Amino acid sequence: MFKALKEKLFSARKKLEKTIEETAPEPSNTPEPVSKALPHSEPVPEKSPALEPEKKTPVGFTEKIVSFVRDREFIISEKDISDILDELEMGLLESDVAFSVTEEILSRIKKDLSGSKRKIGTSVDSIVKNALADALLGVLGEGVDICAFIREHERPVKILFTGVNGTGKTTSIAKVTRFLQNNGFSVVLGAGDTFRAGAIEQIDVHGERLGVKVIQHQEGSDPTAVLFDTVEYARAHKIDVVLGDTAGRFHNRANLMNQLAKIRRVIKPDLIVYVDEAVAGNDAVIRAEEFSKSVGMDAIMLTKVDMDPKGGAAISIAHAVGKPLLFIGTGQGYDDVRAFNPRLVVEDLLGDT
Ligand SMILES: Nc1nc2c(ncn2[C@@H]2O[C@H](COP(=O)(O)OP(=O)(O)OP(=O)(O)O)[C@@H](O)[C@H]2O)c(=O)[nH]1
Repeated sequence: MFKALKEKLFSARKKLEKTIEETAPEPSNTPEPVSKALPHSEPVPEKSPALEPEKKTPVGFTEKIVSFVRDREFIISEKDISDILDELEMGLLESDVAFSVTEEILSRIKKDLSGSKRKIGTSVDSIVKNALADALLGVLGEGVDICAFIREHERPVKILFTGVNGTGKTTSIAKVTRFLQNNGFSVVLGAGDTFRAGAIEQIDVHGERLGVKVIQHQEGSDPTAVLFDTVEYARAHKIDVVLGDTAGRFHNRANLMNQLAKIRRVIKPDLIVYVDEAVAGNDAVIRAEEFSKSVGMDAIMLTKVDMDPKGGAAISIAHAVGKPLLFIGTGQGYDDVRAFNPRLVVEDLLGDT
């Protein structure tokens, strides 16, 4: 996953490590700390080998020397790393990371690294890796534990899917059904995309294969009525989760908004999940922002992440829209779905290639 992005991050990481290593004084030239050299000076308290939180920019020469001589530390200056950060900026943009997200990542890395004091002997790779990891986690957010969410809500939990047609919405509903079944939840499906020809048959086939009931009306019927019946069915049969398909497109945007407003009013969904495809890159992010502003959503599912080496949409979308990325689709099979876990993704992105 995200091979190209991983390579860019790896290259920036190694260059940052090398630069920081080179700005550190040679151990053999390291003078004795002031506390040892001058017996009457104040004892210098032992500090953690990690980066000091205290930041001072710009870093003056005198400050560098004082810090170095007294504390056997050296300070990483913004100048030391600026060329590499410029290169990383280009790399992120080329990987389809949204501009605002790229800027956020760089500003977090700069804030973390520049002006910070590094104790001589501290491992450079952990300093750099931590700075990159914190910056990426900062834009990816905390994520959502969907199983905990379901357990904490009154049953049936109602999750509706919407988004652009052709991006894999129906397959995604089927995959999430399998994911929830694997986690011990029962599911009923509502064929609420009554607008697109063939959508009802498509979800019906998935339901049959997965062994779950699909509530359906005729093509062109009122989606709110279909979803209302689905919720009633779930209540009557003590089913944990309703997964409702809804149309991603209507005759016009106002029509779509009115439909979703009606569904919201009547069904009161717990989550509206917007589905788009990672391969659309920055376009997926722009579409999601527009959809969020005009129609509204609570969470995002990105499909076809397996086909997207760039990874920009997956990195950017949650931060750009301000909603969590809930699931990623990683293939065409029912099991090719993962709950999006920002920590695991960052670990993967910063793993040695
Ligand atoms: N490689 C890959 N293919 C996917 C993924 N999700 C869906 N697909 C494929 O994308 C194609 C379209 O998916 P469908 O679920 O049929 O969705 P759709 O026809 O676009 O229609 P909507 O349901 O309206 O979005 C199918 O061939 C799916 O197998 C994914 O995560 N990875």
